[in-house]
Amino acid sequence: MAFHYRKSPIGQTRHIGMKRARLCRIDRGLSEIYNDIRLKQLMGSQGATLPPHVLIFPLPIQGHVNSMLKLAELLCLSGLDITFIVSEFGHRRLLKHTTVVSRFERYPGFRFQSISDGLPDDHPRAGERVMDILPATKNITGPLFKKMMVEKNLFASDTRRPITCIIADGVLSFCGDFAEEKGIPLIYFRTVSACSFWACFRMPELIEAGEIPVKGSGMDQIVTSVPGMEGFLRYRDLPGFCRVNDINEPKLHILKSETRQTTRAQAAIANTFEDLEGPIVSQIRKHIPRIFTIGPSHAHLKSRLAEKKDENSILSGSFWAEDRSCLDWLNAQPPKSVIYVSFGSITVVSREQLLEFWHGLVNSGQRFLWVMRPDSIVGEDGKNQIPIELEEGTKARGYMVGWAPQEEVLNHEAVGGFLTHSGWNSTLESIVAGVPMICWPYFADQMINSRFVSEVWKIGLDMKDTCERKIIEKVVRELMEERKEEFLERAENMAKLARKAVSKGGSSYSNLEALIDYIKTMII
Ligand SMILES: O=c1ccn([C@@H]2O[C@H](COP(=O)(O)OP(=O)(O)O[C@H]3O[C@H](CO)[C@@H](O)[C@H](O)[C@H]3O)[C@@H](O)[C@H]2O)c(=O)[nH]1
Ligand SMILES: C[C@H]1CC[C@@H]2C(C(=O)O)=CO[C@@H](O)[C@@H]21
Repeated sequence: MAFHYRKSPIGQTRHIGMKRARLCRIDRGLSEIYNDIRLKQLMGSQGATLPPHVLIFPLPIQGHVNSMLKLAELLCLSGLDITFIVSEFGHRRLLKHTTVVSRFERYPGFRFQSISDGLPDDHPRAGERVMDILPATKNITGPLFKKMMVEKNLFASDTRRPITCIIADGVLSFCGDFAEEKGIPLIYFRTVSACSFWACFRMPELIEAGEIPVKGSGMDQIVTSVPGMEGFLRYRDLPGFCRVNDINEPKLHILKSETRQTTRAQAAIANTFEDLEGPIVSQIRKHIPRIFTIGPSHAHLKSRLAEKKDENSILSGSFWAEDRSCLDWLNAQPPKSVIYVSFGSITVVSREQLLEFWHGLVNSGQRFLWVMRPDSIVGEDGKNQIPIELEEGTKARGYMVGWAPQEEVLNHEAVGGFLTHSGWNSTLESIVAGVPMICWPYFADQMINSRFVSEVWKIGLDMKDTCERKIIEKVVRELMEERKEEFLERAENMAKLARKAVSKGGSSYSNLEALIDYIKTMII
């Protein structure tokens, strides 16, 4: 099913496909400016100046959709036509909980296109079972995608070129197969950190050297097969996919081959910036010479919108309803006094782990704002009593929500620390906001991100592989009291570098221009 939300070149509203579920206020002025850009393109000499038409296809889970949506809007701002593929599941969530549909209406060249993610509606898409999404997309979405592209003539129309370039998630190799088959230029966007991508890229060498499978004992041994990380990368810091007992474990091999196949693309995009991960990106460049570091994508979008005097700076692609009441609660707290706690969209915790965190936070004596996703507690039968001291401690100094407007929360002056699962978006959002982190990685890239936060950038503490109230209390006190100034100073310095990267003349800013120029050269 196609969803067309656009204006025609002559300015009349056209609505094709399913009826709009929610229409929110849009900024008429800006919408007209973006329409003008489009009109000029269409009226160009001999009508030959239709813009490139880029298909963007993220792995259909929250963290991937978020950063790809930011990229989509960045490309829209430059007048490119975009078809954005979203899962039916994700599209329903976006319609229900966000204003993205109306937000993108001002870009006449933008369209959503939904497709099945291959999983049943009642699949949790969280915890360990989130890994099901890789075979599901490969075996079910892949063939559907191919059929759709052929039937829809690569989304060509009277006002749009057929797709001129595919920007696919780096773990969707079926997009690469299709692009190769049809001779369509391909760019991969792996939405994780460069350090995680690079460690995954080295999986064959890690296996060859006997450093994978990671053994149960000796998790603190130093890994030697990842150039640029010698000396500080331990077995326990390798991406979670490497933590296998059996060398034949499917997740290891899926991630190994998905990562290696990215070299067949004409280029790659990374959501990072040179001052953060330059040395690691240099290692990747030896294999993928044309890699555009354009991140942090959320801050980059904000910076470009500000240039256009567009106030609408935060683009939310939330799959859950944001509870904004936490901002009122934050307004009543002293500066830098609150630790924000959130473990992203996939992490699940047992009741035991939940209680350890809860006791640790309450006993630390710090104020806390805690995101407890409705589906994040496993083995919870709803009848368990919460100990009275936790209830009282929370009433006195805490606030809980099911989902928060995270970018706004992290930028709130009351927030002084972030207890995070180290998902890459959360890490970048914290870096840009200058908020030091306590890392409790759950799986995947989070294991290595947390090592870089604590050992390389020194903007936080890593408590991976532990979950005890005493340790939680200790690290919260350390970050929020004992070493507060030290961490804040380093975090603020890193924030300045991030903001510089996405401002005019900065590395990510220039790389985005280069990426757009490159996409323009790809027109076939
Ligand atoms: O209450 C909340 C909690 C989160 N978020 C947003 O949700 C996103 C979460 O993304 P991320 O921090 O990257 O975590 P995950 O949702 O777990 O993302 C998955 O995708 C990421 C990008 O590939 C990976 O780095 C992670 O390991 C993987 O779990 C961020 O943009 C947050 O701002 C909210 O808006 N409100
Ligand atoms: C479900 C996970 C499979 C791959 C993705 C990933 C990556 O390295 O690209 C990391 O964690 C999750 O976001 C995805």
